Amino acid sequence: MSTAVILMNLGTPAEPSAPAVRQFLREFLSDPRVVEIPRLVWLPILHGIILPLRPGRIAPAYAEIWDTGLDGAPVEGAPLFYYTRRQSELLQEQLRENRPDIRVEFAMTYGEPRLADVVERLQREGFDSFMVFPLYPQYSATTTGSIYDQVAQIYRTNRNIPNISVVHNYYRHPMYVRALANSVREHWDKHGAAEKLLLSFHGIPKANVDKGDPYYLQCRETAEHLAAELGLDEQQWQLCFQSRFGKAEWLQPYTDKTLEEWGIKGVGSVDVICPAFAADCLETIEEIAEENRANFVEAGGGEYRYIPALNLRPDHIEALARIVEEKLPVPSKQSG
Ligand SMILES: C=CC1=C(C)c2cc3[nH]c(cc4nc(cc5[nH]c(cc1n2)c(C)c5CCC(=O)O)C(CCC(=O)O)=C4C)c(C)c3C=C
Ligand SMILES: [Fe+2]
Ligand SMILES: [Fe+2]
Repeated sequence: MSTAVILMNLGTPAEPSAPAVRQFLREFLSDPRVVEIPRLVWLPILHGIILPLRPGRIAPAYAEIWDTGLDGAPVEGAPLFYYTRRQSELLQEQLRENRPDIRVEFAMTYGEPRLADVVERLQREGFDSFMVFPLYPQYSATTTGSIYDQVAQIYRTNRNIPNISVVHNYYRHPMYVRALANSVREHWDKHGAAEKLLLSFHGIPKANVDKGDPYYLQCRETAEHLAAELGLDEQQWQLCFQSRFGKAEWLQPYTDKTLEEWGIKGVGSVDVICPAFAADCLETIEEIAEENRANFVEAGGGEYRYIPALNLRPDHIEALARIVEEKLPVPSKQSG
């Protein structure tokens, strides 16, 4: 049996131009897992308002992070794509000692490389067992759920159905939480600890959680484990949700409102971390490290510091390797 691990993340435009952003948003926002509004209502909004207008507004933001990443970090192309590719290469190296039998590849939910194409290519090479590893520590139907749909689609269309497992979540894996804690402590060693630590997770509509999406509970548990590991008391940290999209209520408290309130109250310093993002991307570099800094500082807040995503940290790659090793038993010598 030949096994491959396929790391997955959301995807990102192929280039920082309005047409490429439009193509990406069309595919992403057409997915009924992402936007649950009835198609008859949603598709006219998507095609009549969002796709004509949003790409022109968002493409310059992508241009800002292209080839540069956080604080001018050298990345190639889109940060999300670069980090996911490098994570797969580093995970392959990390597994070399204990699991040299495993091949590591990567795919994107929207755009390329597509999961179905990667699986087909590897099947042609003789792989018959796959572990799809969404780099979403907290499960949500809007993210991980779409990946399950793609796996189901592979089952539906394949005659020689391969053995595929999916990592459902890793929101309280001790090595993931420890890597987050290490990154905060290293940040504190360099800059000193701020008055408050804001744990900002990507939001989803509140209605999704009311209907049973476990994302909120998993975010809260990650946050509580991290705060405990750091020895913080309740006054020192806050869970909140970013990237609200559209008019409906999303999970609260909102990151931008919280920072504005803290600025008005005159909070002297804040550290911000985004534990739901395995890689820095538009949502962290532009929205958190830039836009929300302005929300806080312009409202009267003091120092604002963003703690980078786990990206290529060795303790992050070690955590991913451990999750793979725990979920994929070593094949016995007898079985062919
Ligand atoms: C419209 C609804 C959206 C939901 C629900 C949503 C959930 C969600 N997203 C991530 C992680 C990422 N989101 C990214 C970009 C992005 N997200 C939305 C909308 C929703 N996300 C949009 C419209 C965009 C595109 C950018 C924009 O137009 O604002 C990205 C990629 C960023 C990049 O660098 O390209 C990530 C990663 C999570 C974890 C999540 C729910 C848990
Ligand atoms: Fe998103
Ligand atoms: Fe955003």
